Amino acid sequence: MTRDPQLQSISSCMDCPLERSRNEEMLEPCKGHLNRKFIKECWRKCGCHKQCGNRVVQRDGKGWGLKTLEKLPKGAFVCEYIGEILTIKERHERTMQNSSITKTENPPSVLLDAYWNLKGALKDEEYLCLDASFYSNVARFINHSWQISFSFFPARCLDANLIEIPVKIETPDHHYYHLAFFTTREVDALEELTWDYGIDFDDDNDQPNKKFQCKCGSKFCRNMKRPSRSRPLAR
Ligand SMILES: C[S@@+](CC[C@H](N)C(=O)[O-])C[C@H]1O[C@@H](n2cnc3c(N)ncnc32)[C@H](O)[C@@H]1O
Repeated sequence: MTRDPQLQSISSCMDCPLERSRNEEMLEPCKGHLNRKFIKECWRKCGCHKQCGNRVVQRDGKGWGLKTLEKLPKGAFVCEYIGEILTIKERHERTMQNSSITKTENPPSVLLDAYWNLKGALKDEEYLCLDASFYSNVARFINHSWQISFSFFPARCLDANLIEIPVKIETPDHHYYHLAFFTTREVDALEELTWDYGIDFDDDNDQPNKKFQCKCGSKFCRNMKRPSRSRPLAR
């Protein structure tokens, strides 16, 4: 496919939106637009199979993702997970009030549960989460992939190339800490960055991170039905 104007046809429009956006009062004639060539993929009315060779982009199914432009060494800091700090109760109320944030495309809320094993450290209403529904950074585009975990020792090492690590920066407060992504292994340039959302795909109860049909492609994917397996720790 070419972006060379010489090799693509150019058409002029009568009422050019580009010229209108430049100066509504003194409209100049349209300077012409490239007629871009489209790829037309097959769709449900073609009568073909979902695996048809002319269905490529639509099969990805994960939406936007995040890739690294440069090769990253193991243990490299990538970015922080940014979101609004809400109590779990506030997050729940927000979800109830705003049906659009219950849609599966929305970024997950991450529970700040690193201190949950400290008995008595927090009261129920003090539990916090980072909600990336409205305010976030590039981290909200990082897709999910599975990390292998053995029942007692979560050795998270296989497919997801990022792991989230709690970081304390000048905060004596046990309730809140930063969450930073580090690489779990060397990551090639242009490789997609992924982390394990910690979703229990077997759990039918309402989870803070809504379930979706996982398309991570891993042979260890938790979303694939298997006869028996250990349950992952829900994050
Ligand atoms: C944090 S967002 C990631 C960015 C998202 N792909 C987008 O376009 O905004 C989480 C959402 O991405 C989609 N997603 C992430 N990982 C996926 C996966 N492995 N398989 C299918 N969908 C995935 C789900 O819809 C999920 O709710």
